[in-house]
Amino acid sequence: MSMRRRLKKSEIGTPTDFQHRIHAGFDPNTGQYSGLPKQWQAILGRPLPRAAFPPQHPTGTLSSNGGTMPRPRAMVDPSCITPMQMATIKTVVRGDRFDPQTNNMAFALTSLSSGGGGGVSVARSNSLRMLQPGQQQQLSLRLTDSPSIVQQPVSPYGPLSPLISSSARGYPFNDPNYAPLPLRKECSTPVTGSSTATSSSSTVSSPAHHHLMNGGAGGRGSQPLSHEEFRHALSLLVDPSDPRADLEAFEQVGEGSTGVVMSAYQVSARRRVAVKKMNIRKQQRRELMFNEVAIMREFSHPHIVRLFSSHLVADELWLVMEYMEGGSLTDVVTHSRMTEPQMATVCVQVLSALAYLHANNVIHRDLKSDSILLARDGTCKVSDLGFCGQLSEELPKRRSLVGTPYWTAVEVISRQPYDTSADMWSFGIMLIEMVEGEPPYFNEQPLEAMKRIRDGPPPAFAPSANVSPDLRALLASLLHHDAGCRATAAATLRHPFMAKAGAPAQLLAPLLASARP
Ligand SMILES: Nc1ncnc2c1ncn2[C@@H]1O[C@H](COP(=O)(O)OP(=O)(O)OP(=O)(O)O)[C@@H](O)[C@H]1O
Repeated sequence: MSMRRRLKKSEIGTPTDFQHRIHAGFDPNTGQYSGLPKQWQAILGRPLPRAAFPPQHPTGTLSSNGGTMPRPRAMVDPSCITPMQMATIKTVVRGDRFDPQTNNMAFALTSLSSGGGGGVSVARSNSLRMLQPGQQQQLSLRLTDSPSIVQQPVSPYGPLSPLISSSARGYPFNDPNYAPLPLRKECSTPVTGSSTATSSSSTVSSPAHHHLMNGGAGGRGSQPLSHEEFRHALSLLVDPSDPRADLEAFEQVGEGSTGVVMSAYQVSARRRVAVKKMNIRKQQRRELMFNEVAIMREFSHPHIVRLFSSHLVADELWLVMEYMEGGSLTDVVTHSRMTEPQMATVCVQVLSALAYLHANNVIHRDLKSDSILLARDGTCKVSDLGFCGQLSEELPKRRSLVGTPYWTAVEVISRQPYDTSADMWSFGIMLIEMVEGEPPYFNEQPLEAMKRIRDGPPPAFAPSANVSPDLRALLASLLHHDAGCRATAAATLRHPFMAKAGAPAQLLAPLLASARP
């Protein structure tokens, strides 16, 4: 045996304790995968154009051509997985990893054709490969369970990212931009558990939470919290009461990457509420659960969905929120051709919420039509604050890859530092949704779409689109590659297009599902 062979063997190590946990398949006829874990399905579950999907997806959206497809979901990068955690990881997805113990899931799509660095040394693996007909690109996911495997963190967009590819070791764990949502301000008062808070004292500051937000749950340097420790930290943040006795008549109204949303009747308040249930064990980045509670509590605005209370029920975080019975803007854009006054009416409301968040240095990071919910009277509110990022003087930019691919700003995809202007790109993409029913490159794989966003010119309305010069100019002011040239939310509120806005009850209420024949 040659020296080279011997060396290779000792470098890689032999898998031990191999377990076949996942058996995935791909049906080229339907374009669907089978057996994928939910998190993978979220990102890989839409390989073909809408029409190719049979109408069986419960959370699917009816397209103009009659097909249905599941909505793409948000994702977060694995940048907060610590080397410590990696040592315990047993299941590795090529370029990424999923630990069934800690539920640290991160996605990776490694573009083989573009020479993407796999970076994970795999001695033996289950592999799932998918070659798109007519495409050069091959996406590969690999599973392995060998703790002895040398694991190198790899960017989900490794080949896309100069930042990552220039570093053979992958993520810059020492980069402060990789911290999850930092504490908004230091607060020495103990956590009260009050859920009515809009005051700054609602910012969590328990030692456990501090540990979480500074690395314990996936940051840098320290041991990850155990499930029980994490659960305890979360219990300090939420209301101590058990909401179940006060809630009845549950009905599922939605599902996202973090959990399910039910409507329920709240007996004491005699109102219908929405209850978002998120299992602690099933989060891509569990520390982000703190975001949704803390941000929704802290930032109260007429166009941000209101949080009434939050609770820990067994292993689930429950958010009791105002119920937006009109559904999402996605329903509207996929079922109706909106007029410009209707679009402007949505824009003004969303922009006022964005201007408020941005003035408070909060980036939403997952703005899309799915995140805009409507009340029956046409009022629009921004929801889904679970992926927000807080900026501060010490942390004026973020770098984590967070969002839903088709809406993600070019600088976020390129792994450049970004700020609130990233939301303005996503807002521009939402304008395209309102005109065309879907974002650009929606029929492409997420990775391909992101490459196009990164490498192509800024998206624009189709030349055939029947839009006013004002609307075209508005879009152009938002979809600048140079984030510094992008219009801010406050400035966009003053754009001439917004003069077309009218009363939501008059213009938007008739578009809602309940108003459709
Ligand atoms: N307050 C609410 N009232 C009515 N429906 C809601 C409410 N909140 C959420 N929903 C419904 O549930 C769906 C999923 O909720 P949400 O987007 O908050 O979940 P998520 O797991 O954070 O999703 P994502 O994968 O986009 O991050 C929404 O698209 C919407 O249809």
